[in-house]
Amino acid sequence: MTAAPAALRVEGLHAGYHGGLVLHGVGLHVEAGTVQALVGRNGAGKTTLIHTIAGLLRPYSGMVEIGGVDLAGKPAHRVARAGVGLVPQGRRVFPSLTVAEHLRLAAAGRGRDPMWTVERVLELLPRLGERLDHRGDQLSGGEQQMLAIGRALLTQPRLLLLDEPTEGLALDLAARVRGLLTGLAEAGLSMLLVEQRLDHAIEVADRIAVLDYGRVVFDAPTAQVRADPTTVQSMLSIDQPLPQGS
Ligand SMILES: Nc1ncnc2c1ncn2[C@@H]1O[C@H](COP(=O)(O)OP(=O)(O)OP(=O)(O)O)[C@@H](O)[C@H]1O
Repeated sequence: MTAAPAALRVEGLHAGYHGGLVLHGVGLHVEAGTVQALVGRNGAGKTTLIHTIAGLLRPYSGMVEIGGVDLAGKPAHRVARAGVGLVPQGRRVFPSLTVAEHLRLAAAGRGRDPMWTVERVLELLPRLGERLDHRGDQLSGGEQQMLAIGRALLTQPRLLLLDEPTEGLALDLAARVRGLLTGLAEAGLSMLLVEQRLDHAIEVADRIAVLDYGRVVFDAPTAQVRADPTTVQSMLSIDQPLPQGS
């Protein structure tokens, strides 16, 4: 029996802007059915990596393999069709579209018997069901984040890329989003999660990697980081709350 291909294999990825390098040969794997967190200082290149994987930024060189197929440099719609869903930084919901319109658009053209239907998304995110007629600019930050996640699920992802999904949310809402992600992980969805806070990454992820100046300088199982968070904290060089229980 052959092993299932990794959900994501990035090797030797070089990318940046206007000929300048931001990613200096990044290598990162997400095994199928696992959550890989990526932490790093501001400006380390986390969003650049997410955008390069999602096909929003063309790499200079390197490999981005999704489910065994190299999609490096392919446009975003090809990458999305290959099963990559994106929850972008800042949510990026349309201010003038209603919740129902966002969901309908995301669900369009996804073939027969999709795993994620609007009904299933509303079961998971009942708050959206109460806000179907509200426009994007009438939603709270937490509701916008739920919508960004619901919209991404409707693209039927095999791999979900999440760029700081709890950024700017009140503590209770951020905890609710992390709970939601934990539930999706338990259901077997593969994820690459960019997180500012190490303690939050520890709560959700199976593995934690650190990106520094465009290079992966650390990558280990979460249990190892939980046992010794100071190693990673020193790489982040900002005061990070210690995970509970350590
Ligand atoms: N569109 C762009 N054009 C030129 N340079 C950019 C662009 N986007 C980002 N950069 C630069 O690339 C570098 C990496 O930025 P990036 O947003 O990927 O970092 P990050 O780790 O996601 O940071 P943060 O945690 O602040 O979101 C930074 O020096 C940034 O100024």
